[in-house]
Amino acid sequence: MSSVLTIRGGVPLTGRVTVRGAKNLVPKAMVASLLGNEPSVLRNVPEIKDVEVVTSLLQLHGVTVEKDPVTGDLTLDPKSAKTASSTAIDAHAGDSRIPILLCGPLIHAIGEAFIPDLGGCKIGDRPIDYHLNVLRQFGAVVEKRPGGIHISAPKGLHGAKISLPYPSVGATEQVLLSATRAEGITELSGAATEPEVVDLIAVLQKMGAIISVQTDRTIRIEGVKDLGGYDHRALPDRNESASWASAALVTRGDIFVEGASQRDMMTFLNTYRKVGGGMDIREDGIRFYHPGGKLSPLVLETDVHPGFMTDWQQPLVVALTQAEGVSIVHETVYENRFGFTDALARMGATIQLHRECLGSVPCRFGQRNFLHSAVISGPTPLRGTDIDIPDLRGGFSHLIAALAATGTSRVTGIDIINRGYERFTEKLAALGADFDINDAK
Ligand SMILES: CC(=O)N[C@H]1[C@@H](OP(=O)(O)OP(=O)(O)OC[C@H]2O[C@@H](n3ccc(=O)[nH]c3=O)[C@H](O)[C@@H]2O)O[C@H](CO)[C@@H](O)[C@@H]1O
Ligand SMILES: C=C(OP(=O)(O)O)C(=O)O
Repeated sequence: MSSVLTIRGGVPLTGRVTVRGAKNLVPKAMVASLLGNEPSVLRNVPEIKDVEVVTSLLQLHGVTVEKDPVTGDLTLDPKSAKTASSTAIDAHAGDSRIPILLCGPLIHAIGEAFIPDLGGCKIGDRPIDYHLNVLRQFGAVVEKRPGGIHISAPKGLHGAKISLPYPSVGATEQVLLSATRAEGITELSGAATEPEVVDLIAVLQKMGAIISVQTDRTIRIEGVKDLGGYDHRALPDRNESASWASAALVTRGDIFVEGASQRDMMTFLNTYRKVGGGMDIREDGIRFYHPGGKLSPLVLETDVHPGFMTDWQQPLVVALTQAEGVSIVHETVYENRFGFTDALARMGATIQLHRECLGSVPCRFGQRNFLHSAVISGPTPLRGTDIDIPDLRGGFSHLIAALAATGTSRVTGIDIINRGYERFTEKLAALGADFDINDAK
């Protein structure tokens, strides 16, 4: 049953939250366990929906997934991997994008894969053409089936020289997960190098893979016949950390994010400082706070790593509605990631969307009629309203806007937030937020 959050805004969020393993790594490390011939142990696993989805999908394919009742660590044993019915796979795929990454590991483990139509945030068209091209270059055969695609490799997967048209995170991971046990050498150019990609490489190296990453976005993989298991602690979720950082700014609060890691967030931290956010960087986490006074406007462009991560954009836009002056944000990763600003405008924000590239570099979306640049004028007081959450980060952004607003907001669709934010209502309560949660009528 879906729930409704009634938020009474105006309370600065103050206190401490803990972030655990990254949503954008943990489910993929779980998938990697299928490549091994012995059990793997994954630590620092958050209780989020995408982890549940991948647990079910792996279990359907015969992988034993055991959760330590105290630590939540997962032990994944692939020794009885088997095929599963496409109907069951479809029913368990949920709203996640991870199923497409099962292709390589399932082909290696059982010779075939059925991949259902993907979920994930509706922030653009999100095609899977790079994934399918990559798989075909490895020798896979892709067939359309009702409700998804079937992948097989009658002659096995073999290494290939691959070039990505854009440094896609998912397509890079597709290459990694397919190439490590493919026959021969794979050279990938135009690869994504996000910290989560590098952590997946660390997982695969622990299993016995031979992978080198060059500074020019080239990744070289020497295929090996067999892989063992891994014991790995997932890197912390830098996107959840950045979301709480923005929440501290928007609500004029003070939040210590235990587990936040400076190394993976340097670009965000530079931007946060330029807006006027306060921070104390410590070994065990980062304190983010509003130091009082005015926030400064920004000109910002999202980009692939090491640029400003697109998943940080939506929560930070809420903070920019409180900055003194005009900010410009050019979204270059997804063509449709500003839909969430409609609700902010209803709350009193002044945000204009533009089709032009309002940034230093024209992007892929420039001449294609997508509202992918935003001009935000502030500061504007926000007032509570009714909101139906559209996507994960947009939804979190709506929550923090409602928490800062005067008056009451009624927020529906909050289950989407569980896809990437562990126990977020408990965390909000611990930070002093004033809200009730009820079942929708
Ligand atoms: C589960 C997960 O890790 N999700 C993250 C991952 O998504 P995901 O891996 O889906 O994102 P990609 O990096 O692949 O997408 C980047 C761009 O490439 C395009 N594209 C991608 C694949 C393809 O086959 N064809 C194509 O055109 C997409 O439409 C998008 O415009 O990286 C994104 C970019 O850092 C993040 O916002 C997501 O949080
Ligand atoms: C876009 C996101 O995730 P996904 O790729 O899982 O939809 C996100 O985490 O902001």
